Amino acid sequence: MTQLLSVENVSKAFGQLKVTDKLSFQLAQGEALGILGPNGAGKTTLFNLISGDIKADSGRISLKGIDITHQPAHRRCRQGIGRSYQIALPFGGMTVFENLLVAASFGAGRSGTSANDICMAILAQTGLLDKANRLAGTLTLLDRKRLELARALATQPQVLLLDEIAGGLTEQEALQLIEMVNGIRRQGVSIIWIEHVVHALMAVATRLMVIDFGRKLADGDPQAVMNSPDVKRVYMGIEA
Ligand SMILES: Nc1ncnc2c1ncn2[C@@H]1O[C@H](COP(=O)(O)OP(=O)(O)OP(=O)(O)O)[C@@H](O)[C@H]1O
Repeated sequence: MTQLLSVENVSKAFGQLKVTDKLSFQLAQGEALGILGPNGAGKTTLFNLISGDIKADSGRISLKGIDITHQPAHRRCRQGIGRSYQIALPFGGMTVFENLLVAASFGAGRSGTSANDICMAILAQTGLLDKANRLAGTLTLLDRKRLELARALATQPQVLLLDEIAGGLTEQEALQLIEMVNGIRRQGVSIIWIEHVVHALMAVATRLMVIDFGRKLADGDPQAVMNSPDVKRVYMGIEA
């Protein structure tokens, strides 16, 4: 498989707190990598480092072989890294459609399709078509989560970073979300998904990585990783 994203020996500290500690991994084209880890393990920080929201202290991040370590977030977005945020902050005074147009204007515009057509297709894909003209600030939790996913998609990413999008959803809503994320992957988008809702993650992930104290604890086949004694101890508090 072709490597799409490569994270090599990346470290980040906030003061004395080492949050990412010489972390290395690669994401191949077509993969759906799930990330699990206890609260405060450094998962969102890893996304911030990949998307360029924060800068690494050391190490290297590359996309399709190009070093993006020192690129600002908007350039990384244009190169193909799209992301959602744990706390969705859409432009509340703008409509759902306008929110997508803003996101599309940041993206790569790779498909040659107009921003309007891209946004219409994403509205349909994420179940927001009938809410296109609603103000984003008036949406329910589920629809805000859909919009967060839709905004990330509107940038037309090759690598999509999803940060805890299943939390707080009902069982039925989580199933819809799983179907949606699997559909996105089938369209050729590679995915990294941080999620505490383990059954949702397991329904999508082709590979699973567990992070603890900013380090990689396990990485591989999802079921094998879940069965590993280290993961049971650290993530589930079960002693082997
Ligand atoms: N900008 C920052 N300044 C100072 N400390 C930070 C900053 N961002 C994160 N941290 C700290 O780094 C640690 C890791 O945070 P991070 O959000 O990456 O964890 P996480 O694994 O995503 O946790 P959760 O599962 O609770 O979302 C935490 O102790 C957090 O308080």
